[in-house]
Amino acid sequence: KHPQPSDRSECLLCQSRNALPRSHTGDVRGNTLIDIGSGPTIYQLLSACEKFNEIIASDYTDRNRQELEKWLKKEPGAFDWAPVVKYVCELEGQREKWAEKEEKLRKKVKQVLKCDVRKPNPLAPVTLPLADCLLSTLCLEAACKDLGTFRAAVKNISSLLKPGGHFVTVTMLKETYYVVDQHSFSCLYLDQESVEAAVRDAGCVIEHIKGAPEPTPESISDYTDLVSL
Ligand SMILES: C[S@@+](CC[C@H](N)C(=O)[O-])C[C@H]1O[C@@H](n2cnc3c(N)ncnc32)[C@H](O)[C@@H]1O
Repeated sequence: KHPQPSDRSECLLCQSRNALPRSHTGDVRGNTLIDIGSGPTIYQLLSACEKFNEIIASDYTDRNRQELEKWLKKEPGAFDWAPVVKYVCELEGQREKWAEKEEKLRKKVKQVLKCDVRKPNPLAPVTLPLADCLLSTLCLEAACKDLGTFRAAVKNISSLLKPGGHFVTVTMLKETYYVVDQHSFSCLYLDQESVEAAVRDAGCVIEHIKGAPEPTPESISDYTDLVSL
């Protein structure tokens, strides 16, 4: 269902359009998905694994890639994602299938690669066939120190995508830092216009933009908004 305009999850672009693009209906699917800057997390792949046959995860740091591998290989000390997996399964209407989803995701993640979004081929020296979908959540604003680097990084990662493929991204707006386990990480301050311009300049057509709820008082960063495209 297309959300009502009063809903904060509305598409900020096309309230008046009649024909909904595939991304509005959640029907973004295909053979391969590349996740850029996966970090040590899998939450962003839980719904994607129902729609793609092969997933490539990637990150800049060895520690994050090792942590991800630990979960994929069920090694001792791996983070327990079960509560998150159960929550996502509940949203998808199948809470009881959470263990199956974990196994499905483990099978579908084929590689965890080194990645640097500042390089023209972010996955160099690996060259992959162009992907049907590119996903990047909360990565570019952490990886890029200035707007020029951010704009170049959007172009760099878009080069991994097939013409007509989908680029799905979630970006914190107006954030200058975030905190993980008492360590503070700096972040590039971005407004929505700059994010949209960078995505368009990389050759993408924006089909869907969604805002997110206001940050809570206990938030672990100073962001004021979040946008997914
Ligand atoms: C805030 S975390 C986001 C992780 C995950 N995608 C998520 O949604 O929680 C930012 C990630 O960007 C990665 N990163 C930092 N610099 C990078 C770069 N130059 N290229 C690729 N990834 C980078 C970090 O290692 C970290 O895992």
